[in-house]
Amino acid sequence: MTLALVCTSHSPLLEFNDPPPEVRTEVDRAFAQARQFIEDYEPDLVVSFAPDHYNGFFYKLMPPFCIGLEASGVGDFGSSAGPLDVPSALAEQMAQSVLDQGVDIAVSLEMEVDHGAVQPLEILLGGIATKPVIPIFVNSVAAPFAPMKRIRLLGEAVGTFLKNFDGNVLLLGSGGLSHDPPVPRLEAATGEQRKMLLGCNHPTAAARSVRQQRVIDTAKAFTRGEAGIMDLAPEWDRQLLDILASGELEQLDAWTAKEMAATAGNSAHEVRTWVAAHNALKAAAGQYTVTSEYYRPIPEYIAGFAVTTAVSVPKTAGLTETAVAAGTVRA
Ligand SMILES: O=C(O)CCc1cccc(O)c1O
Ligand SMILES: [Fe+2]
Repeated sequence: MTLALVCTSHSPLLEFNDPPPEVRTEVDRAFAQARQFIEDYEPDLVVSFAPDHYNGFFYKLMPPFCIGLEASGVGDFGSSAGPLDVPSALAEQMAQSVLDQGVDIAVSLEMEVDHGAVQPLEILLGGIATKPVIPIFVNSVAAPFAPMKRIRLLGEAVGTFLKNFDGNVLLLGSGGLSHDPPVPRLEAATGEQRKMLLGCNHPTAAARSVRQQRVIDTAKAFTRGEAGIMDLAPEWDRQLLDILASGELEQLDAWTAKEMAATAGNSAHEVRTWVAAHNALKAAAGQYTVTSEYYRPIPEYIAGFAVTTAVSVPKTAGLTETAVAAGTVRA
């Protein structure tokens, strides 16, 4: 049994707001490299840790974590709609195992996933149903948040379960790093917005379109330095990437939700998916090596944008040649 990991920022703005061409080229190269990494690895199963942005999970009932036993894309921001290929029996066994290991997790037989889960599947795997995928929702936008230690333990429980899987498993994490896009928040919501956050009515196409335009307008203003959202936090991002690469994930237990949001933005919580995915890899394999890393703060995407790959093999000296050739920012 071997495992591999790809973690990537997502941004619907990839389709709606271009950075300078050389930056776009760089991002495309990082994606191409991750795609090649996956193609070479030939996964039999994909386990995806991803957030949701009030398209599938709402305050009417907001679990910290949820495994989809069946799932489909909602199609926000032009992302793919329709069913994922979820191996339901295996997903249920995973849920049972995670519960048995002491991590309370919800299940959904009708999980709806948005660009947070869908975009990496599209970019890295060519679609939402090209491989069997177990989608794991990790709440990253709706306070209150699980403590970081619980995120680590979620990853550990999933990784421990995967030890017994006979085949190649690709772990995915989606989102982050530092960023503060205009996702509605309960504390600032009034009237209709509050109803939307509660999930009383599923968002209409018109409501989605208004929200989409607001994100695009904000990104354009942000790039000009005029948006009222928090700056990206490259130093925080750097620190996180270094901890993830070190494998010493317990260091993150001390990170509080409050500090994370204050330093790196309200959506920085999406890095929870990265932490869970890395610790799943560590639990299943004992140790891992980050084999490539791309990072750049990209205001046009409203994201401290990173793409990393890792494998379940002991550390060798530094990064591999492919990583260096791809121009990562790591020394
Ligand atoms: O759904 C939304 O309104 C937020 C969209 C969004 C924008 C930038 C980075 C993200 O990670 C992201 O999710
Ligand atoms: Fe997001």
